[in-house]
Amino acid sequence: MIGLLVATLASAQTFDVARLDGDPVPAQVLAGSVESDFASVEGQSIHETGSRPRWWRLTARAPISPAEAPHLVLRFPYLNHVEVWRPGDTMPVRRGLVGHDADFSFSTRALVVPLPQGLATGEAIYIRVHTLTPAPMFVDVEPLAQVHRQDLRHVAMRTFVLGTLSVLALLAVGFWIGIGERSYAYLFLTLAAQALYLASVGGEVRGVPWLADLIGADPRVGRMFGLLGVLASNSFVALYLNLNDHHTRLMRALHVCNAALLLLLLANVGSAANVLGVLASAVFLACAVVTFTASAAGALKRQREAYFMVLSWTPMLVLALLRMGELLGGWRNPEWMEYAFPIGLAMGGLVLTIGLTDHMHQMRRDRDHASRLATYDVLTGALTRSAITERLDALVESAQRGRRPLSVVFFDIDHFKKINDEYGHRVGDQTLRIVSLRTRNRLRTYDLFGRYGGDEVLVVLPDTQLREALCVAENLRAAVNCRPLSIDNRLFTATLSLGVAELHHGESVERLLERADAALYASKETGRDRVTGYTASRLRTTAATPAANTANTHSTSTIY
Ligand SMILES: Nc1nc2c(ncn2[C@@H]2O[C@H](COP(=O)(O)OP(=O)(O)OP(=O)(O)O)[C@@H](O)[C@H]2O)c(=O)[nH]1
Repeated sequence: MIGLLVATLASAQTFDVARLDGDPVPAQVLAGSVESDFASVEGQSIHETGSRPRWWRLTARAPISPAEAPHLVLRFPYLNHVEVWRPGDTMPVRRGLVGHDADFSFSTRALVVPLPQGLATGEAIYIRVHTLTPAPMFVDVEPLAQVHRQDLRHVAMRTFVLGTLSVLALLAVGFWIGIGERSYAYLFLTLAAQALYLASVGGEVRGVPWLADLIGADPRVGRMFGLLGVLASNSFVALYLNLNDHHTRLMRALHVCNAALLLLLLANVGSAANVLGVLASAVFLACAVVTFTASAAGALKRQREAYFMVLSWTPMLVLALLRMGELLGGWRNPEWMEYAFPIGLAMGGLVLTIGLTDHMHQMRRDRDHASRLATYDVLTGALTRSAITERLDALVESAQRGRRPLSVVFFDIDHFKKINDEYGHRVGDQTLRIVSLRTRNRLRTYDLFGRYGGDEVLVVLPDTQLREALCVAENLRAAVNCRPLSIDNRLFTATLSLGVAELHHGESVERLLERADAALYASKETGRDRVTGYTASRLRTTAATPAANTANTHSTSTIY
């Protein structure tokens, strides 16, 4: 299948390609004394995996006219260096993307050598290849105009990929600093390392001369960025998919991959051997398989983050498999694969950035929801006990500091248990809702209204003295018993007992609430459906006449 794809995409062949498994002196090769040792190679690419220089021969199948300024083009050389002997040359043309042999008149797409005389059928070009990147170099002849056209396209494509990765990395670091979320740090490290890896092996680092000199003859820097990128990506995956909790086995597998990556990083410091590149690709493939498995398992469990991971990693896994197959000599990938991998990295990074942002958004929604639940009572919409006491603390402190009055009212539905028992819990709930609605409507916007527990409600009245607070409480009482409740075709009257207290100078919140509660208790004790105010030394109760709700009588309760 892949062979068919390659065959379909392969262009008409210009050269017969042959390889010499050795590195004789150039004079021997050019004199033709090792000609019979060259072995034919299928296709039109140079693919070396060893670190030692090897000789390749390109024999023209048909005449190449000098008319259109033909150039020998070795596409996607990465860090490889070549010495090219054209027919009649006494000195080779040396080429590499970076280092002393770099030719800045062309992009990093290819190593380009002019063929000013063209080639006759059967004439051969000899190339001594020093391989630093074990990937295929595609060989062809292009007229100068075409070389420039393709170079522009290549630069545009690489700028897009490297630009996307850099922008995403900057965004990630910005979010990391702004939000302080660790996943963004790992995402930043992943994207930055990937961008540096691509720029190192792809040759764009030659824009930075000292870095180019460092990397030019040594593939270790690029490899190090690649390994660091995979390490950072693994840490990101573990955190983003919460592998520690959800997939402990896969987490262990990822630990093994990380250990292998660390070993490779160490080995990479000591050796530049190409076999490390092949091993690094194998470990990357293993990491991709673990990541993909964790993502697929998460997606099956409807884990939202896993969908983004599947979307980001499926292309990477396929590309890694194809690359691995090629490195191990299983097949030749088409040339567009050289663009597919970096584009896959950039698009994967984009998907992960969107996924992580979605994750943050989801976390914020969950947190807002939890905070709403902690602040507002679901049944009545009143503040919860913890929310109202927290706010009361602040209001009392401010009132004490500003020497401003503040009062609180505690109220409780009379015989609420009976309503529950007689009409059921649903009616009881409805009663709580209606009582809340009726009473809240009688308050100012800056008064606080909170469900203190069961059917007990606390109202906080800032800037209110006891006298006014008693009127407010009376108003609340009247709001409930002014007309019967009609719930589920049942008509019944509910009444409230209320206790009011005004904050004394230097008094604690606990003491203030104790006094209001005592006043409420006094209302219950003295017959319910009434308001009791706690003055400095005594309780004063205002009671309603059950028959005429609006006509109140006043009575004084026991001295407290
Ligand atoms: N329907 C309903 N009932 C609740 C809820 N929370 C607490 N209750 C009930 O409210 C009742 C509270 O009763 P109490 O305040 O102790 O007594 P009471 O019947 O109101 O009598 P007094 O307060 O002395 O007038 C209990 O039966 C609780 O089960 C709720 O959210 N919904």
